[in-house]
Amino acid sequence: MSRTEGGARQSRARALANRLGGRPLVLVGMMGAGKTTVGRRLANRLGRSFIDSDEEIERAAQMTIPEIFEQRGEPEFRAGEMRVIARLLKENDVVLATGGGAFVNPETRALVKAEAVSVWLKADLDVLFERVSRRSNRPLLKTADPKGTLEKLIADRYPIYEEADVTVMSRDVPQDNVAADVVSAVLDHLRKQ
Ligand SMILES: Nc1ncnc2c1ncn2[C@@H]1O[C@H](COP(=O)(O)OP(=O)(O)O)[C@@H](O)[C@H]1O
Ligand SMILES: O=C(O)C1=C[C@@H](OP(=O)(O)O)[C@@H](O)[C@H](O)C1
Ligand SMILES: [Mg+2]
Repeated sequence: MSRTEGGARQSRARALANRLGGRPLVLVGMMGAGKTTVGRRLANRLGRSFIDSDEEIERAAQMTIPEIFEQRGEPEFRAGEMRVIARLLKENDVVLATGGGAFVNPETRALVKAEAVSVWLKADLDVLFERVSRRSNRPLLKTADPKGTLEKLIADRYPIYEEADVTVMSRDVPQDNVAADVVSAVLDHLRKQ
């Protein structure tokens, strides 16, 4: 990247930080979209703190996500997820990466819509499947046909993720470039308001 390009990226990030005021920037989307890893880079770029709701849930419960699903079940995980996200949305100047199911929960979605600017990190099935296959930490995909399960979740969830304020393709390019795409897309969105 040239020095001018780097400078332009920095000035867009500063402009976005100003436009957001303190409002949280929240990433939603499927497992493997890059919410956690791109979110961390995005926070860095904006000079904000990064929070991942799954990490907060694990810390509060002193259990991993797979253990919570196994020992307490998904409904209890979702209730805890909503409480944790409600608390995190009260923080100023944060980038919050949610778990893939969070925005699907109507109560959590309503909270995010009311308190934050939301970004759907979108990716195609093959890209998502390749990414989630690198680790076995996603309990919803422990099925006989994980790709089929992912496909079904996409069909159910994409119409809901559409409700986010902004959509950004999580392309197979360096994660810093995806973070830069998020900055540009959110800035465009806020400038239109
Ligand atoms: N743009 C990208 N290009 C290549 N790999 C990516 C990209 N974004 C994320 N990944 C990888 O995909 C996997 C899932 O990313 P993660 O941030 O955990 O997604 P999420 O939190 O949305 O489930 C990780 O191994 C991450 O390094
Ligand atoms: O899509 C989902 O319902 C889930 C996504 C996971 O987070 P990531 O989207 O960060 O993988 C995690 O919250 C849990 O395994 C459930
Ligand atoms: Mg994540």
